[in-house]
Amino acid sequence: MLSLVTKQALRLSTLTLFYRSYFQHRPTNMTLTSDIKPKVLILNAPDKAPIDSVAKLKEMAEFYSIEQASHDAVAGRIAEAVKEKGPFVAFVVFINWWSRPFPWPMDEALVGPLVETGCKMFSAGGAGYDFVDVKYMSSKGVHYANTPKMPALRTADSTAMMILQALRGSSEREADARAGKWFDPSKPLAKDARCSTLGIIGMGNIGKLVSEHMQHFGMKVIYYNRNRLPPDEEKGAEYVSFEDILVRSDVISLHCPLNEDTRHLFNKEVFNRMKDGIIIVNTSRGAVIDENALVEALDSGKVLRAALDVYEFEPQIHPGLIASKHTTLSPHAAVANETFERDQQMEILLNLESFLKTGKPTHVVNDVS
Ligand SMILES: O=CC(=O)O
Repeated sequence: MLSLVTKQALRLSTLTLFYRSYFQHRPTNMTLTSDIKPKVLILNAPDKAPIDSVAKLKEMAEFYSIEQASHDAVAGRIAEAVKEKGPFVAFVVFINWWSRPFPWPMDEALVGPLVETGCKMFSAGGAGYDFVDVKYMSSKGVHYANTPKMPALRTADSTAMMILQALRGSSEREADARAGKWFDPSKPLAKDARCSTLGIIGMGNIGKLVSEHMQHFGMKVIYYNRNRLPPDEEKGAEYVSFEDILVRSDVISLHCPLNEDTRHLFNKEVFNRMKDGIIIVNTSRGAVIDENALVEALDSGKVLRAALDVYEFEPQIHPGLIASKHTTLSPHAAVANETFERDQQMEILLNLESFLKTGKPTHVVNDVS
């Protein structure tokens, strides 16, 4: 029997061979006719997706790849690929989540040459798509497709953990234990989930799962969303106004997208309207919160604790958040686990497969059809 390591090595070398054979000896000036496969440009290889899901697609399209680099370098590589190997019908990004710099933003300067030569579908990993100029894509009649399924449960699980950590003040207790200090009853005691109300802002896939998780811990859940959910999707959560979230919640958890309406949704004035001793949890996007205002509110005690996975200026974390004893921090890792890259790549491939078959990706964020 082949060892796991050997199997993995074989799998990777098969992938490499597949890409090598696909990326060499391309005919130029290819036009899209029924007997010629459409061309797809990819950024990085889908190296974690099962080989079958990749092989299926090679029957349907020809793939050319470029590698991840800075925004401007990738823009140059795209322009060159379009000129030498284009036109492409789709551009999909298998971002290496951990390495920087990212090629973002995905804007006209990056994808313009693709759009101008008829590329109709763009997809990258992540439920969030604040790094994509969707307005530009919509104005050109092209789809952007995200991957909302993969992050949902992983982020919701992490959020539940962070809500419990913040309720219990676990970071400060841990810091004491590490410093050789025993339990200090003069510090604020853990808040009881069963006596606390959780206010969720943004009741999409992640918000709904967080609501279900936290009701299992006995929390009362209220939520605010642009639109009220159908009653069968509320599952015990109560729809309230934005103002009610501020005045009734003991913990507020953010699950809304970052856009022009939500940037700095939580600012100094909004913090002042919340209950004293509020707990803030954010696993959505950092810039939904004005970080200076949050640091001030933590220092004044208006905000008792904050548990954060995302930051206004990633990968920088505000020094005031690092210095505070009342924060639990992680480096945009709520979604990350051993299987997330595999599932994210598969979700991107499904978007591509659906686009190649029907002209529309599975998870389109801007329906231009
Ligand atoms: O941050 C993670 C995501 O957008 O899925």
